Amino acid sequence: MTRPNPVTGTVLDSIIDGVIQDMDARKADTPLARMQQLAAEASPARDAHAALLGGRDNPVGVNIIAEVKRSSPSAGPLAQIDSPAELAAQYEAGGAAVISVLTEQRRFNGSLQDFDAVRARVDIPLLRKDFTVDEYQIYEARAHDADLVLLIVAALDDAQLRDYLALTHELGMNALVETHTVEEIERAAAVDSKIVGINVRNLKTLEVDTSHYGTLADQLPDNVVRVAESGVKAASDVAMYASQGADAVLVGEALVKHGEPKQAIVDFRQASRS
Ligand SMILES: O=P(O)(O)OC[C@@H](O)[C@@H](O)c1c[nH]c2ccccc12
Repeated sequence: MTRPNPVTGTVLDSIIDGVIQDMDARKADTPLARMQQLAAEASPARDAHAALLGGRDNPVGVNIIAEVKRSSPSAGPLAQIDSPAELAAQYEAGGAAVISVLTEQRRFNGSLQDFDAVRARVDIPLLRKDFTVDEYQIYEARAHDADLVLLIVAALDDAQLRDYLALTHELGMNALVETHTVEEIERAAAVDSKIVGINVRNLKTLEVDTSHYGTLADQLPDNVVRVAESGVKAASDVAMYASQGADAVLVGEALVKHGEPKQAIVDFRQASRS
């Protein structure tokens, strides 16, 4: 397991350092003004909010956000994914509501190329999963035809959170606003987030505690779409999050390691029916 570097701070801090360096290289290639133009020319975003809403009492089962994830800082390489597009097609066929594609390169071995390959193959809403710390990434997500971006509250100050959420909505997209503590849920609520995730993995230490969703779920505002993130190993974990009121469950590792991802999603949803 990767340990935080005591000199530079938490795992999250060191990931963000790399994200900024990589983004600066892309900016040199495609400056902000050009990226804004590409974003304006993209086809309209799909409605990810509608796709995720109401999972709580859906008779077919909870909504699944299925993730294309090659590696993680905590576990290292997870699976050899030869074709992200093929994996995504399996997810879609299994009934995933949204597909998440990691685009962070250094720790997750993701890329915008993976994102593009998935986008070319499936028609359901896509989450560009990255560490958003600059408006450039939001325009870039839209230019690549993303429907949803990730805003990690722990990585942003209040002004950034408000501005990036507003920009996301202006571009017709939705944001998954990710929290891990009561204070972060309050900050997410204060900017009127529409889709709020509770990540049971602490991004500062990488520790996972699946009971964390149930501990914090009561603190979520009534009107938000509720997403339980991380730590699913089996259908019973999905059922647990659903019983605690999640509208959607975000699953990465268990799906990329499963030999039959399509069937896994069917089983996960089946298990969540109350
Ligand atoms: O592989 P898991 O335990 O099913 O977790 C998926 C997803 O929740 C996790 O990849 C994640 C949640 N928040 C993030 C922020 C950045 C990168 C990754 C993540």
